[in-house]
Amino acid sequence: MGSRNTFINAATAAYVAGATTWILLSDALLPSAADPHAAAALSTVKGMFFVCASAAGLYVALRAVPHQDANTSMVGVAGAALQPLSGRWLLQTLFAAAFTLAAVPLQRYLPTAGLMLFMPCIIVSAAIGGLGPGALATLLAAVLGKHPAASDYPLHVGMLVLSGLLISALCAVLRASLRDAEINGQRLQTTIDATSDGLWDWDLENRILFQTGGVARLSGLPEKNPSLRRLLHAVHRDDRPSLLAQLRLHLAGKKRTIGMSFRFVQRDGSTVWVRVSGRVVAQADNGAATRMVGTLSDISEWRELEQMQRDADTVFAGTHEGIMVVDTHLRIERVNPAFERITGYRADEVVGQTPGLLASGRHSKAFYRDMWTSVQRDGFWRGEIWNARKNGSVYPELLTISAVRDDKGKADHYIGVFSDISHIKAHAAELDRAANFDALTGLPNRRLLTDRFEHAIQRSNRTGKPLTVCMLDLDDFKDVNQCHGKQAGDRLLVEIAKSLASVVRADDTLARTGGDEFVLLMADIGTLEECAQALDRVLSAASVALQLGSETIRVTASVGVCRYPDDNGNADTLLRHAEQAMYQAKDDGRGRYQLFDPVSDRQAQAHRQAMHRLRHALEQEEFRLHYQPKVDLHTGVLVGVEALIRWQHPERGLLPPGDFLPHVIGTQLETDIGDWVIRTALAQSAQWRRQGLQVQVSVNVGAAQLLAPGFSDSLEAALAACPGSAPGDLELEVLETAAIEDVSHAMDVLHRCHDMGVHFALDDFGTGYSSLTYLRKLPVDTLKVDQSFVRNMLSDPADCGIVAGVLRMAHAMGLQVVAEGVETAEHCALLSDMGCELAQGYGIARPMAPELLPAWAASRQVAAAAA
Ligand SMILES: Nc1nc2c(ncn2[C@@H]2O[C@H](COP(=O)(O)OP(=O)(O)OP(=O)(O)O)[C@@H](O)[C@H]2O)c(=O)[nH]1
Repeated sequence: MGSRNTFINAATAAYVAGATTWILLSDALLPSAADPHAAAALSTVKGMFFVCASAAGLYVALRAVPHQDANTSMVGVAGAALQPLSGRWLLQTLFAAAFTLAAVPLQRYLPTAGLMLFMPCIIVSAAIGGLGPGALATLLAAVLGKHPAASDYPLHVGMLVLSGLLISALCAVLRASLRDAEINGQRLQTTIDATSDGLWDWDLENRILFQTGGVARLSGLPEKNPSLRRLLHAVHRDDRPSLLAQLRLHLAGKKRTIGMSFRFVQRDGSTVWVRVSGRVVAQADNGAATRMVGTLSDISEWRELEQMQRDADTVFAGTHEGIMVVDTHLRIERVNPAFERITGYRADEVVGQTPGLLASGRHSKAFYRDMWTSVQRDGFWRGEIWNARKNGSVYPELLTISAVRDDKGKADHYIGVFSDISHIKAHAAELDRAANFDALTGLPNRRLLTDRFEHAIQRSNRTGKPLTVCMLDLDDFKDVNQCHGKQAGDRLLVEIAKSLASVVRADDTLARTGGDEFVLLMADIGTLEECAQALDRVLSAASVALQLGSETIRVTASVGVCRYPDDNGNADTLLRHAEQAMYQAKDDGRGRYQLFDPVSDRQAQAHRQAMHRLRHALEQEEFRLHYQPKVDLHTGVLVGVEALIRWQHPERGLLPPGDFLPHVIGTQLETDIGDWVIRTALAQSAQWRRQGLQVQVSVNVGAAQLLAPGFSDSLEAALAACPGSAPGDLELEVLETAAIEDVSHAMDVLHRCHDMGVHFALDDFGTGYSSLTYLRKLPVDTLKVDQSFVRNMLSDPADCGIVAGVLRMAHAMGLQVVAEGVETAEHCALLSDMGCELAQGYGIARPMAPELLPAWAASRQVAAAAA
C-alpha cells in the first residue's frame, strides 16, 4: 500500500515539475522564431510534444502503478531474486555521466536550446539507472550547462535541478514498482509451478477460460489451454452431472462456492481424482456472474489414503476377530464391535483400562511377562491364551499382538487381534475322541492303545516289573446278535466293557480293538500266580449278565496272554502273540485263558513262510504233474492216468506232494493249486490226443477246492480254454470224506460238473462212512478202493473180503472199480479173478513225466498184442 501511494505522489510531483520546467524552458525557444507565424507553429509543435510526452508518461505511470495487494514483505525476496540488476549501477552511472557530458558541446550549436538540451540526458539516465544516474546527470547539467546572461537563468537552473531530481525519483519509484511486479509475477509463477495444482479464471462474458499448466496436466489433455468444453468432456461420465449441477447452483446464487471432487479420465483410461474449488468474483449490474476463479487440486493420493482409511475402518468394524488398540502405557484406546461381541464388554467399559481386565487367571505372571518381552523384542507375539468374558466364563483365543512403531522405530501403540477358538478346541476334542476312543463303549481304541502300549513297555523297562498283555475275545458273540438283535449285542458289549473296567487298575489300559475283542495291558503283576488271579477276575468280569426282560444274556470270553519282557518283542509282536494264545484258548474249549507258547508260534511262523514260498512256486511255475497209469487188468492196456503233483524245487530237487501240500490244505492256495492242476492236466491230455494217445486223466480235487464258490464255473472255463481236450477225458477224483463234508453242496457241484461231461471217481473208497443211499445219489462213475485194503489183501482175509464186498456193491450199482496200491503180479491176478477191471500201483507203473507216457503206453499195447 505504501509503495503505491509513494508512487502516485512521486509521479504527480514529477509531472508538476517536469511540466513547469518544460513550459519555462520551451517558452524560451519562442523568441528564436523568425516571424509570428513560425512562433505560432513552434508553439503548436511544442504543445503537441507536451501532450504526447505527458500521455506517454501517464501510460507508463498507470501501467507501473503497484497493485493494491502487493505484498511488500516479498520485496526482500524479490530483491534477492534481482541481485544481478544491482551489479550494473557503475555502468549506469558512467553512462549517465558520459551521456550528459556529450551534450555539453552541443550547446554551441543550439544556443537557444539552453538547458533544455540536457533534459533528454537526465530522463534517459534516470530511466536507465534510476535515482543515482538521474541525479548525477541533473547535477552535471546544472554545473556544466552554459550560463547565459539572461536574468532568469538561476530560475532555469533551479527548475532543471528540481525537475531532474523529481524525474529521477519518479523513475526510481517506477523501476522499483516494475521490479516488484516482476518479482511478484515470478513468485506467483514459481508457486504455481511448484504445486501440482492448477488455477483457473473463467471470463463468462467473453467465454474465455484462463488456466495454469496444472489444470491441463490434471485433465490429461494434450493442449496447453484446453477449452471449457474440452475440460468438461474429460470429466468422468459419472461425475459430470453433479459437477454441472453444482456449477449451475452456484451461478444461480444458490450456493456460495463450488467445491467437489471428481475424476478426470486420462488418455490411457486411468482416472485422476481432483478437487475443484472456486467462486464468482465479478458480476454484471444485473447480478449475472461475469468472472469465476478457483483452483483445481490433485487429490489422488489423498483419495488413496482415504480409501485405505475407509478399508481399515471397514475391517476394524466388520471383522469377526476382536481388535483392541493399546497405548504404550498399556491402556486400551479403542476396541471394535467383534471385541464387544466376544468379551461381552462394551467399548466404553474397557477404554482406558488395561488388557489385564480380560485375564482368566489361568496363566502365570511369567507368561504375560514373556509375552510382552517378545512383543518388545520381535514386534509381535502370537499364541493361544485363555481369557475371561465379562460374565466370567473362560474361553480360549488365538491372539496376535503387534507393535506399531513410529519413524524412529519406537513402539507407538500395540494392536491385539484375537479370535475365539472355543469351537475349534471343542471340535479338536471331539476329533480326538473320535480318533482315539471307541464310540460304543468309550474305551480307548486300537489307535490310542498303540500309544499306551509304547508307554507301558517303557514303564516296564523303567520299573523292571512285567507287563501282562491280554487279548480277550467274546465266545460266540455272533449268536447274541442273531438271537437278541444287534442292539442287545451293543448293550452287552457296553456292560462287559464296564465290568472289565471295574476289575483293572487305574494304571492299566483296557481298549476295545474290534467287534467283540478287547485288549488289556496290566502293569505291576509280578508272579504267574498273581497273573492267574487277575485273569480269573477278568474272565468272570467278561461273563457279566445282561438282563433283557425275563431273559438273561451272558457270554464267556477266551483270553490269550503274553508277558513282557519274558516275551521280548515290540507292541505288534506282543499283540500277535496274545492273539495266537487267544485262538489257542478258543481251540481248547473257550471260556478260558491261555499263555502264549513260543513253540506253537514257531510252527505258525514256519507255516506262514511255507505258504509264502508255495505261492511263489505257483507264480514261478515250479510245480510239475507226473502221471501214474491205470490199466485194464484183463488186457494190461493203458486206460487212464492219475495226475500227481510234484514240486521242482530249485535247491531241493523234485519234491513229492506230502512235502508241501499239507501246508496249503484248507487255504485259498489249495484251491489255486488245484485249479492249476486241472488246467495243466487238460492241456496235457489235449497234447497227447494230438500225438494219437487218447487217455483219460484223473485229477484229485480237495474238499476246499470242490466246495469253494464258483468251482463248476472255473472248471467250465478251463474246459473252454482247452478246446483240444474233451470233457470225458477228465475225471475228478473226490475224496469220500470231502464229498460227505457238506453233502448237499457237494452233490450240487458234482451234478453240475457231471452235466458238463466230466467223470467222477470216489477216491479212497472205504475210508469214509458214506451211506449207500447217499452213494447212489452221487453222480460218480468209478470207485477207487483204498490202497490200504488192496496192499494187504493177499495176507489179510478181512481186507480181501472188503475188496470183494466193494466190488460186488459197485457192480450192483453199475460203477467201475479201480484198485489202488497194486504192488505185485499176484495182486493183479487176484483182483482180476475177483472181477476188478482196473488197477494202478507201483506193481504196474510208477508215476512218470508226461513225455515218457506215450512210449510206455505203446509198450503195453505191444505186450497185450503179443499175449
Ligand atoms: N452288537 C454288535 N455286534 C458287533 C459289533 N461289532 C462286531 N459285532 C459282531 O460281533 C461278532 C463277532 O464275531 P466273531 O468274534 O467273529 O465270532 P463269535 O461269534 O464271537 O465266535 P468266536 O469268536 O469264534 O467265539 C460278529 O457277528 C460281528 O458282526 C458291535 O459293535 N455291536
